[in-house]
Amino acid sequence: MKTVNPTSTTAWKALEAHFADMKDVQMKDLFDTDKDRADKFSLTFNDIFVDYSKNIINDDTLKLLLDLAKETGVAEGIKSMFAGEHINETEDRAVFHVALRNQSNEPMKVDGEDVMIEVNHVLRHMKEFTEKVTSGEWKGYTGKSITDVVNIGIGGSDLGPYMVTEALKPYKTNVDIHFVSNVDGTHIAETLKGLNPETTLFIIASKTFTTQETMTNANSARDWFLEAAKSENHIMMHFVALSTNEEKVREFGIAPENMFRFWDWVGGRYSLWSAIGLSIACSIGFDNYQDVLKGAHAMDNHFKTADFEENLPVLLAVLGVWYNNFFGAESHALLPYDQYMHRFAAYFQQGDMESNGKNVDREGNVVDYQTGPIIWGEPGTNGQHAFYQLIHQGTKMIPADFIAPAVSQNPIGDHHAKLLSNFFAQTEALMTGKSEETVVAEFKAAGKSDEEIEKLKTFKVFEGNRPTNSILMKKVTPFTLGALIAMYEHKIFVQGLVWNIFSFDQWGVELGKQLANKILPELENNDKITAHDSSTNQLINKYKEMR
Ligand SMILES: O=P(O)(O)OC[C@H]1O[C@H](O)[C@H](O)[C@@H](O)[C@@H]1O
Repeated sequence: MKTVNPTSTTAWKALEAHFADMKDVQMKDLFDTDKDRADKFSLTFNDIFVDYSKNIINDDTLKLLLDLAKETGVAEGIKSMFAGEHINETEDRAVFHVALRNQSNEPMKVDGEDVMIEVNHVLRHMKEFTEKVTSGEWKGYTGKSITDVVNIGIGGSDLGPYMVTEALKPYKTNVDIHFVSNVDGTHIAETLKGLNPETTLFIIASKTFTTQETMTNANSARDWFLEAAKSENHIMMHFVALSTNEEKVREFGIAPENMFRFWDWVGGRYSLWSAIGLSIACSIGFDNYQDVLKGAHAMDNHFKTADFEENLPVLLAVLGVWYNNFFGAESHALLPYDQYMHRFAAYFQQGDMESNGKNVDREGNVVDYQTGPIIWGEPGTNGQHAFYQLIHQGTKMIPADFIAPAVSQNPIGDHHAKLLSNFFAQTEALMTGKSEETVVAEFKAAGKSDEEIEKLKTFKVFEGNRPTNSILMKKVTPFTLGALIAMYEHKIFVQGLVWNIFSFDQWGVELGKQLANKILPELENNDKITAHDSSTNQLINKYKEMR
């Protein structure tokens, strides 16, 4: 892939100069002087409406940011991804999750081979299996139908399926889904408590089938099951595997016909579109799962073909770059006003931070500019009663995406109108703020004395001018959710291209794993440990005393 230091581009230099002009500009003045601003800075994609007008930008800002995207090779990067090139260079792999949701079925090739044949084969296998499970045709070892499916996986083999099954709960089948990820025994113990081994099916989801947490939980699930089922012959009715590692799956005792394959060109955090989506299919039915793929595919086409000026992932990406690299914002909040989307921010913490949390550029040099932001968030309105204080009046700029459906899945009384009134009010308040003048006038109207007003007024001032994007969709349907997820995935990819980093590897998670593997045998006995730094030694030895 082409490598360009973003700070060496003409656009970057122009953006630095432009930033000096823009940093103190008030968004409300921009709205006052341009009646068309809201319309101009918004876009519609199917049932998704994105208003990005509440950003500290004008036409020049956008132009320069898009110039930066052009100069840093974003268009070439997009082409390379869709062409199946090995853009994950440090692992020498293609990055081809877009093929998994290629519902048009046009050939998509990696290393000269059309992957669609295999992709469709696995999809058919998933459909067949899902229909057997949800219809009750798939029987457990005592002849009973499956009532509960437990997905055992972690990271990308957990977060995506968990987020999507929660977000699409209204589409639920009669099968109950559970997720076990943490190696903390509490997670599996609590999950298994109410379950019956005769009617429980385990999905062991692991790309590598070597991940410590997943294999530990899978073995415990197997022990729990065998305690009741007695014979290993029954495992095939209760355990299936989602993996790229056939050998390890076989070693675990899962029959090849119960293995759903995927490939090394599917990154863990981009794997809900692959066999890893089996728990989603069991949870919402295969047709709904396919609609998730269709939504993502529609977004892929938009991303691939739309001009940058009208390209949602590209626009959201460069807006993020503007705050991250010029305003010095350190984080980005994802705030869904939809209770079902309560894992959305957690999902994109991996999606974004594992992708763009890199300090080395594509040539191996340590970067001297900022890369990926800290991603966080909670559903509104809960967040409003927790951390919004800092967003409104803190010393940090927190660009935020407000996400809401126009139609509630649970239209009870005026709940949704109240929820949405908050959704609209927050971005308005963050933009307009409240001036000292207004604060004083309000105090006066309430009959406060001059002395009281003087004492309190500054505490009640809101500076405003805090940037937000508003993403309003008709309803959280499988199709819309698929499109929304793909939009964020591509946004992350574009930012990685601009920052000249590799977004599809994750070497940073290895060191902790390596050290934990070294420490584990040291915990087996009560010997005093001296092999580490004095703090780590002290902690291990304290633990041995306490246990
Ligand atoms: O699916 P697995 O091979 O079990 O991997 C699960 C997770 O483990 C690793 O720590 C990676 O950082 C993640 O990207 C991955 O999703």
